Amino acid sequence: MSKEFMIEAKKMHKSFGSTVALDNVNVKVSGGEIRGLIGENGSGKSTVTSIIAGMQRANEGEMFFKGKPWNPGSMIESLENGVGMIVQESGTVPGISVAENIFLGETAQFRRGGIVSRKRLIKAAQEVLNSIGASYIKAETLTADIDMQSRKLVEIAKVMRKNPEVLIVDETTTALSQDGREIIYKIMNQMKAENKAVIFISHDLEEIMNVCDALTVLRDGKIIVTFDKDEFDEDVIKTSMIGRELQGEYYRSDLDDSYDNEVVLEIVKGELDDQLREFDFQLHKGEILGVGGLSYCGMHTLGKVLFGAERLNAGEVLAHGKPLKNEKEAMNHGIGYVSKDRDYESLSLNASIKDNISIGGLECFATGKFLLLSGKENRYVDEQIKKLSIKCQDRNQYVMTLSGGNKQKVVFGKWIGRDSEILILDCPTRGVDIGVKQAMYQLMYQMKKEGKSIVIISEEMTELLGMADRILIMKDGKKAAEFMRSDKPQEADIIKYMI
Ligand SMILES: Nc1ncnc2c1ncn2[C@@H]1O[C@H](COP(=O)(O)OP(=O)(O)OP(=O)(O)O)[C@@H](O)[C@H]1O
Repeated sequence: MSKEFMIEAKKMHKSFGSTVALDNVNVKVSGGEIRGLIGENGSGKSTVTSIIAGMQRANEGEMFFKGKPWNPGSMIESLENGVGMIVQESGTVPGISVAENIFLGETAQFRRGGIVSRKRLIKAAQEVLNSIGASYIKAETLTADIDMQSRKLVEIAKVMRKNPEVLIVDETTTALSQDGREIIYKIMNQMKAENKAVIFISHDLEEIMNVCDALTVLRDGKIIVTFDKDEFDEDVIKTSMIGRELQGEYYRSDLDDSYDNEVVLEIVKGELDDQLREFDFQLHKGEILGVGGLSYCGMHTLGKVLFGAERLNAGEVLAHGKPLKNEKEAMNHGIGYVSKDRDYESLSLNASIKDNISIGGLECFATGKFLLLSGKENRYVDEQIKKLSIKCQDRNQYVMTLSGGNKQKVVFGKWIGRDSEILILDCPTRGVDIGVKQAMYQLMYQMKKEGKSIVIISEEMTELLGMADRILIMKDGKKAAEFMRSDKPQEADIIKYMI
């Protein structure tokens, strides 16, 4: 008798117009297994998992769940029958409470006399949040008022409430700080212990190698190889992902943390609720300044304040010594900003790659006030597409239809192409594959050498250690510690100041 797998997909094929997203893909995942999926941006990971979870259908192929034919017509149907997925993009509705999101479409069970008992709904939702270790999120809060990490945890609570037998986690952990990641790892390990199955997608090679029992590599919609844990080898995995050896430096290798004395961006005695307190900040010409910390330390708010997207309650932001009040002024000062929350804050999903990228560089191809030189605009956009290897049909493709990592490249391209003097990058490499990450790091280093200034806010300590001249650690809205590159700080030295 053949082995019964928890999930089995056979000869899967999926095309979008001329793009072949999946080509004869076969995947088998057993109970008690955490299976990793890895591959370059656009290689087909989300497509295969979203078909398994009922978000879309394949053009060809068949699937089995515990040996029985599996063909869910929607994500709800899939979850009801035992297969849940945490999607890469936002999966919550912002305009309703956390509790309503957790029980979306199922609030009728809290009805009494025709009216939903808000008290009972909130109590039940809070219990779900507590059970996954996210008790700090209050079920009555409006979802739009919580940050991205918390929204992801709400999605996890929503799925885990249904006690799935197969859990798919699509590039979720890079949106989370270490404490948020621990919650997911705990759930995954618990499922494994209960003989359930997990499919885990991440571009963080170290993480995926630590967490998974086996790793399947996809390239251009095809399965290249599956490695068992005892075969994991970082270089071999990288090579199989990109089809060649990754050449050159990944992070910069020098220890030279020198930069100009000139201060280009500054906060003087900044106060903003509990996010920035007595906060003094200086960014210098030619400096890469890394900012790290745990959730709610204030670092993401700092990024918004530096771009004029949030106003301080007290104190001031100065760009080149002049007060900076809003985003327009920031752009006039040559400041670019990549938000952590790309879908909400950085992209127009219903517009083309061209529209999204060219808006950052309008002045490069506008004559007078209104006239745009379309040939110049097209060349400008194509240059960014090429520089960042954005996988797309052409510049007119809607951003909504790009893979997650390719969306992130569009955001990056918007500001890089503009030749910004100052870049504020909040988790800029989130969801981006290793080849493009390397290209982004090289671009950042090049910018520093040209005298430009970069603030890189990141949950990834290795990224800060790898790229920054100076690392600033934040805790409770305050500066907790500062480290210089030339002192060769170690991860453990830094982490103790975050906690
Ligand atoms: N709705 C769609 N319309 C057109 N093309 C699509 C659509 N959905 C996915 N694609 C294309 O299918 C290919 C595979 O995308 P998919 O999202 O599966 O990649 P991925 O491996 O998950 O990438 P990432 O690491 O960036 O998340 C990409 O070229 C993508 O642009």
